[in-house]
Amino acid sequence: MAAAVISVVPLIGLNALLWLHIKANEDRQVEDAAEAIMSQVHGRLDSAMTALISLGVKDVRSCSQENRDHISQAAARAPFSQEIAIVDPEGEVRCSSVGRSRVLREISPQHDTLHPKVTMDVVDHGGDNGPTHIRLAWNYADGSSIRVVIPGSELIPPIIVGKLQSGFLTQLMLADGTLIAGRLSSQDISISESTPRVFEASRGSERYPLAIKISIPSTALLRTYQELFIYGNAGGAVMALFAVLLAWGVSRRIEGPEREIAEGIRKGQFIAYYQPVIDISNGNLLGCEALVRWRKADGTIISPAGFIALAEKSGQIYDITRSVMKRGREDLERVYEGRPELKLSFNLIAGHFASFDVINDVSTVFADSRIRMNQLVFEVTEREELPNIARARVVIARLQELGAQVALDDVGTGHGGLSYLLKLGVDQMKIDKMFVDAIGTDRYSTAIIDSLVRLASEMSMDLVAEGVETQEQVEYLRAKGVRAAQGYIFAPPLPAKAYAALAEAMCPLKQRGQASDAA
Ligand SMILES: Nc1nc2c(ncn2[C@@H]2O[C@H](COP(=O)(O)O[C@H]3[C@@H](O)[C@H](n4cnc5c(=O)[nH]c(N)nc54)O[C@@H]3COP(=O)(O)O)[C@@H](O)[C@H]2O)c(=O)[nH]1
Repeated sequence: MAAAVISVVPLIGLNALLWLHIKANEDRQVEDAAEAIMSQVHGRLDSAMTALISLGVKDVRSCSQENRDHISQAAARAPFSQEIAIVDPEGEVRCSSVGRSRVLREISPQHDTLHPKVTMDVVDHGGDNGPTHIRLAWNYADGSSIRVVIPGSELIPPIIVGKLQSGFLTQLMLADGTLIAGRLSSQDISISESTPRVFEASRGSERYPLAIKISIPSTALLRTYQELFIYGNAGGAVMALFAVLLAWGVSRRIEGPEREIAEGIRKGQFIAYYQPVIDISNGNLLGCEALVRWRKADGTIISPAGFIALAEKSGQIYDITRSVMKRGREDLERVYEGRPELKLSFNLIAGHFASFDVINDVSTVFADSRIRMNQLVFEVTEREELPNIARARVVIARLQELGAQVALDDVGTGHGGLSYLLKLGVDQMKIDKMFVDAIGTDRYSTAIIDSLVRLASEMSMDLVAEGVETQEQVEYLRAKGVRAAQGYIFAPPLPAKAYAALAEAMCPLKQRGQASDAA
């Protein structure tokens, strides 16, 4: 959609600009052309009028040789006229400049001109579609007259000063609208009644009862400007493509990682690894913590450090958490079904405790699962501040109502401390690796572990030590009464198959059955 806007808007804009440019150009030129053509019409009519008046004032009525000479001279002065003739009161031609005159049919009424004795009307020779002429007549009181007949088309010059770029149509008409003649500026253009006219200008004459109208047919305009439009739009399209690519590149750079995560979610690339939790009092497997991994299409495994922060910022973490829960169910359902004592914990973020969506998610994913609700543990980290403690308390209570447990992760490192432990009503505490690392090296940290052990015992909470890497740490924790521990000394987070095999090996169903039989 954005690409369409980025590409189409500049093209629309470009075409609008081209059109404005053409309009400004053609509007002005059509006006100028109308002016120029009217001035040439005047010139030709004036010479015909002058010739006619010169005959009239000489009282040329008979066909004497002298008058015939006058007529010839007048015809030479008005080269555009077709005929100059003396006509009797009955309308019969007595003599003319062309010898045998043709009969004329009146098309329009007679109009006055600026000269009181001269009238103007439109005539033709009576045939269909024949040429139309202007007749100027000097009228004597006895009803006879001298006439000058000018073909209408002769009044419209084929070439005009300040030529229009586009082909155009010029129409000459009487002031009352009677069409006298029309001329196309070029034989290359064709026009019909239905051809739309794009630009038009009209000019009325102040000397004769005439007007001219100039119009550019749309076909002629397109012909003139098609190259401009083609090249303009081709250039515009290249620029639009460039703009789209630029915008796409910028957006990819801005949205790249987020978009990649979204694609990863869609393609099911977020999977879970499982880190075993061991009972250090007897070496038994207690369960595991599901830890997300991004398995790219090429098989590369990306650790959470590479995407969790951005996923939290963009809100994509909620989809990722749902993916991890679904994976947990699919990966471990078969193994966990017969081993109800094994736990499976998931990491949640502070935002999960601000709404009840997570309750729906857990219910949906595990509702008809062979992993029971009481095998699930949800970890809330103390590193992030919970936005609404009261709401978090209710969300935790709802998870517990479903049968799951809730653990406070990274205890001692973050915001809540003792207050979270007291207010949230969690079931487990997880001692952060930072304090486990300090075992045997820093007496204050070990003092913290000692007090957490006491606190957990007094609050009847389970305690899990994280990041256990050495035998010394195991022994210290065991001596202090910590039962559950996870860390590289036992196993790193394992792919699903490896963890399932480990669980099957450490908790064989047969032995368990025999053991319970024996009990
Ligand atoms: N919201 C979610 N956050 C998640 C999820 N999965 C992981 N995370 C967060 O990413 C943090 C880093 O996780 P990871 O790289 O998987 O590291 C875990 C263990 O691999 C690591 N670990 C465990 N034992 C040891 C050890 O002995 N030594 C050592 N150097 N590292 C060890 O600790 C990480 C587990 O930490 P925790 O979650 O605090 O139990 C991780 O901290 C999460 O915050 C997820 O699905 N959702």
